[in-house]
Formats: sequence, structure tokens, C-alpha cells
Amino acid sequence: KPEEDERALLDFLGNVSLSRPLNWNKDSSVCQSWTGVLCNKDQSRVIALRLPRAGISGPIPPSTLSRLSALQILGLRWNSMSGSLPSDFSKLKNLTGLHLQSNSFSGPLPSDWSVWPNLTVVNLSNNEFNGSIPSSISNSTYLTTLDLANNSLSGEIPDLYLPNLQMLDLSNNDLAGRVPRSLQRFPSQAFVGNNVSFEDDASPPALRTKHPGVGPPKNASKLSEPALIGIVIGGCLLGVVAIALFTIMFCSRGGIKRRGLLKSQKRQEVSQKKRGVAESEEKDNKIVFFEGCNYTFDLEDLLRASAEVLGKGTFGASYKAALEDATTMVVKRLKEVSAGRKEFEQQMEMVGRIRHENVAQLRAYYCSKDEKLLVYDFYGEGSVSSLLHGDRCERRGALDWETRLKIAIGTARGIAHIHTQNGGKLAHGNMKSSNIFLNPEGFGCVSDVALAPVMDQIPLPLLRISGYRAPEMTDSRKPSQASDVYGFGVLLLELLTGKSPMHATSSGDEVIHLVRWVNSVVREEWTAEVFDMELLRYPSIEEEMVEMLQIGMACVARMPEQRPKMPDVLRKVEEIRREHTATEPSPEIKSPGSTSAPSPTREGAETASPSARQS
Ligand SMILES: Nc1ncnc2c1ncn2[C@@H]1O[C@H](COP(=O)(O)OP(=O)(O)OP(=O)(O)O)[C@@H](O)[C@H]1O
Repeated sequence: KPEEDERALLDFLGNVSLSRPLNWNKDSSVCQSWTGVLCNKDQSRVIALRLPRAGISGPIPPSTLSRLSALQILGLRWNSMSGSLPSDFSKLKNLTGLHLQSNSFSGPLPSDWSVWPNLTVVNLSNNEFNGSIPSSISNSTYLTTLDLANNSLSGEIPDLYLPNLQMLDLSNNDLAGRVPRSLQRFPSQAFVGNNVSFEDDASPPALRTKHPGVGPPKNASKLSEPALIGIVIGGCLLGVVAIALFTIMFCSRGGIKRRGLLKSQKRQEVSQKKRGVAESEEKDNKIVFFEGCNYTFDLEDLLRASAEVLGKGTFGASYKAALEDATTMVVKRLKEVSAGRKEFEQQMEMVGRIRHENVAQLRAYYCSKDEKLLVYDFYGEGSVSSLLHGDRCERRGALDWETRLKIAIGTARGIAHIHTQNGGKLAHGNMKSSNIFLNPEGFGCVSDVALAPVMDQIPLPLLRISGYRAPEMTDSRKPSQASDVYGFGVLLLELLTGKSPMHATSSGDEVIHLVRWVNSVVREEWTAEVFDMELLRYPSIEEEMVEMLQIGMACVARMPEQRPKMPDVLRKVEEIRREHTATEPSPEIKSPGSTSAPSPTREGAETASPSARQS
């Protein structure tokens, strides 16, 4: 247990001033509930401390943070901390990221950097550091980012042999002399606001890059990967090229409107240009974290995160983002939000307050004029849609009947809980299997709650082809609980048949609407034909499948008033197993009384945190 680290943190806390309290107290678990603290997998050591904008002032008390000897990331940006860096920081041998920008730190930079061989990102910008830049920085050979802008650093810039450095900013200091050859590969903006000149401006660029140690970064090829381009640009190489051309065209006419965080072509440019934008935007717009969110990052982290596109949905694209400390999360970038800022924030506040183990918690959101981002945990197993319809080899065995039953039960619990919110009026509004994940106990867990009302209306044809739309629903912004019940019914049919709600026949010449197809087969006679072949391998589940089929069909009744209400649906789904195995209860699916899942009406249940962080 990290008692030593806990004491070090409390000593730190006790010796700084805070403008608002931090939830660090001895009775709660350092690793699980202390804001800004991240531990290693076995929860034995603190590996990251991130307290951006935490209202901390005063110097870093000596012999406090330096005792966190496993610390990799120290982030205290946007506070009012002052004084010089304690010399005992040299004990933090595992540091990979030091983010102290936008404070009032002063004094010289540390002189011996050989103590931090693993540093990759250093941001000390917007402080009052003075003295010269130590050449010993070259000892941190893995540095990719060095931002010392807006300080009072003086003297000449030393030769820095940092082969991996991709982003350098020394602007707005009191530096003088010549930019050393080793750093001439960086654009002149990196040095503006100083009294420096380029030594051999006239020499051809090719010659400059031949200088030892200043060639392209070892991993330069990676730069072309979308993953390295930053969170929202992470998606599409073609798009990047197009955007670059577009940017060049418009910039040359001096007419481009800054689109905020997210458009550029190279990571280096992103870091340099966008940081400025991000910071200025941050004045009015910040990431809002909900209670219980262990992530501590800010816009800059998001910009720096390597990102992978998970997919594009009706409301925008979702990205799997990995922060520098290897925290993984999902960022959903909403496109075409129709709600005004206040309305959007109110809706997100309401959604963020929902705590239930069958509802994927909205961890944080960001809202500016140009961007609306939502942050969720990453569900490593993928959505129910990908489990059901993804590569069949991959999923073989993954979705047995037990699993499907637990998906149905969990999802029903989640939706029923959502329906108790906002005075019993809230609807999910976008029920579909790509929005359902598995919680740590393997039960269904509903994501993307209540986004539809703040988004632009989805055109009716698009709504139709999704196959989940209730017949009476013509305006996607006005979902009802009855339409959620319909969507849930479609999910049950999907689980039973293994077929998508809209799918082509095997010959490919006809599109099948799952609800109609199941209805027509069932009308003929109760037949095993509707059931997924893979389910037929399991003996004696037919009765349970038929029962689920009946529930599903009741949910997809044409008239909304004929559909059951979610609490009834939940009760019935939970009874599927109980009725048929009364003498031999499944060890996995316990009865509602004994289940670890809260009943759907219980408020304030503990949260599920399914991300990799838990493993
Ligand atoms: N938290 C998450 N963890 C893992 N995968 C996710 C997560 N959120 C979304 N995904 C996956 O990313 C892909 C895109 O999701 P997204 O929510 O953007 O679109 P969608 O679910 O297909 O449609 P919609 O926008 O209507 O919800 C989907 O395959 C989805 O299952």
C-alpha cells in the first residue's frame, strides 16, 4: 500500500495554500479517490500527480513531492506556485513529464538533468525562471517537448543534442547570441521575443540537418501517423493533407478563421500553434470534470494525446486517446451541436451526475464555441455491436448465452435508471448496440446518454436506416422513454438473432429490417429459425430465448402506448433466468436481491470504472 506516498502527499498539501479544498483525506483510498493521483497497476505506488488549476499557491515544500520516488508525471500547471524548484527533485528519477507551466516559479532551472534520463515532456513556460539554459538538458535524451517560453531566461542558448525533440519553444525570454546549430531545425517562432540570431541563415537547410544529433527524430516516420497528430486530427491522413492545403490557401489570403484546437498537419505545428489557441481558449473554456473522475488532464494533454479513431457515429467521431501517462480514455468530438452553450452545459451537468454501474459515466466535458468534447472511460472489449457483428473468429465463444443475458439485464437496468432521472422524464435517446459496452462484471452498460436533445436533428432517412428508430419518432431531438423501449427491444432481437437491425440478405439484393423479419417469422410459427446459429449450440436455453423474444417483441410494438414501461421490461428480463433455473441458480447471474448491481431505482450507486486503469 502506498502509505509512504500518501504521507508525502499529505505533507505537500499541509504546506501549500489552497483556494479550494482537495478531497485528500486519510480515510479514503489514495489510489482510488484522491483527485489528481494516479497509481500503478497494483496500486502500490503513486505514479502521476496532476493538479491543473487546483488553486495551489506557495512554493513546493521541500522533501514532500520528492519522496514520491515512483512518480513519472508531475503536473501542477495553471496554479499560483512560486519559489524555485526544490533541489531534491533530483530524486524523482522516474520522471517522464514535468508540467509546471503558468505558475510563478522563479530562480534558475535545475543544473543537472542527468538525474532524469527518462524525461520526455518538459513544460516550464509562463513562469519567472531566470538564469541560463543549462546544457545538461542534453542528458534527457528522450525529450520530445521542451517549452521554456515566457520566462526570464538569459545568456546564450547552449547546443542541445536532443535527437527526439519535436517541439521547442524558447520564445519571450532574454536570451542572446546565436541559435546553436543543433536547434536551427526549429522554426524561428521558437526563438522570437529574444535577442538571438540564426548563425548560418544563408546555409542550405540540408547542411543544417547533417549536424550530428540534429537529424530527423528517430521516430520521425511516426509523425505521419494519425495517432501522433493529436486528438482530433488523429483521424484521417487525407483530411490532414486537405486541411493543410486549405490552411495554406486561406492563410496566404490572410482570411482564415481560427478553428480552434484541432487543425494542422504536423504535431510540431500543432503543439506550437495550437497551444496558443488552447491557452487563450482556456481562459473562458475549460474541461469540466465530474466527481469521481480520476483523470487529470487538461486541454494541452488532450492535444498531445496520441489518438486512434474508433469510429464515426451520428453525433461525431470517437477517439481512443492515450495520455502521456498511458491513461486511456475515449474522447467523443461532437459535431453540429444545436444547443447554445448554457443549454449544452446544463444537459451535460445532468448527464454527468448519473451514477450507475450500468451507465457509462460521462467523466468530463469541454465546451467552447468551436468544440464540444466528451470524455468517457475506454471499454477495451468494444461495444456489443462489435462483439456481435465484428470479425466472427474474434468473437467466437465470446458471446455465449450467459453473456448475452447479462448484456440484456445490464442494459435494462441502465435504461430503467436513466428513466428515473430528471424527475422521471429523461430518455436515453440513442439506443443501439454500438452504445452498449460491458462493465467489469460483464453486464451491459449504456453510453451516450441523452445527447440527442442538444444535437442537430438527424435527417429522417438516416434515422430510418439505423433500424433502431421507433416508428413514431420523427424528430431525433425529442426522444421519448417509449422510443428507448423500442430501441431496447431491437437490441434484444439483435442479441437473439445475431443479426444487425438493418442488414442485407446473403444474396445482397435486399435489405432486411430486423423487426419486420422477426415479426414475420414468428407469425408463421414459433421457430428456431430466428435464433443465432451460435446459440443453438447451448443445450436447454430455448425456453429462455423464447422468453426474451417475447419481451423483445412486446418492446417493438408499433404503437408507443402498447409498449411496456422500462421497470416492467427490467423485471421480465431479470426473471428469464430465475424462472428456468430456480433449482439451480447460475453462479454468474444472481437474483436481483443478491446481485452486486444496484436496483434500477437506487440512486448514487458506486461507479463502474472499466478502463484499462482498473486492470
Ligand atoms: N467508451 C468507449 N469505449 C470503447 N469504444 C467506444 C467507446 N465509445 C464509443 N466507442 C466505439 O467507437 C465507435 C464510434 O462511436 P460513436 O459513439 O462515435 O458512434 P456510434 O456509437 O457508432 O454512433 P452514435 O454517434 O449514434 O452513438 C463505435 O464503434 C463505438 O462502439
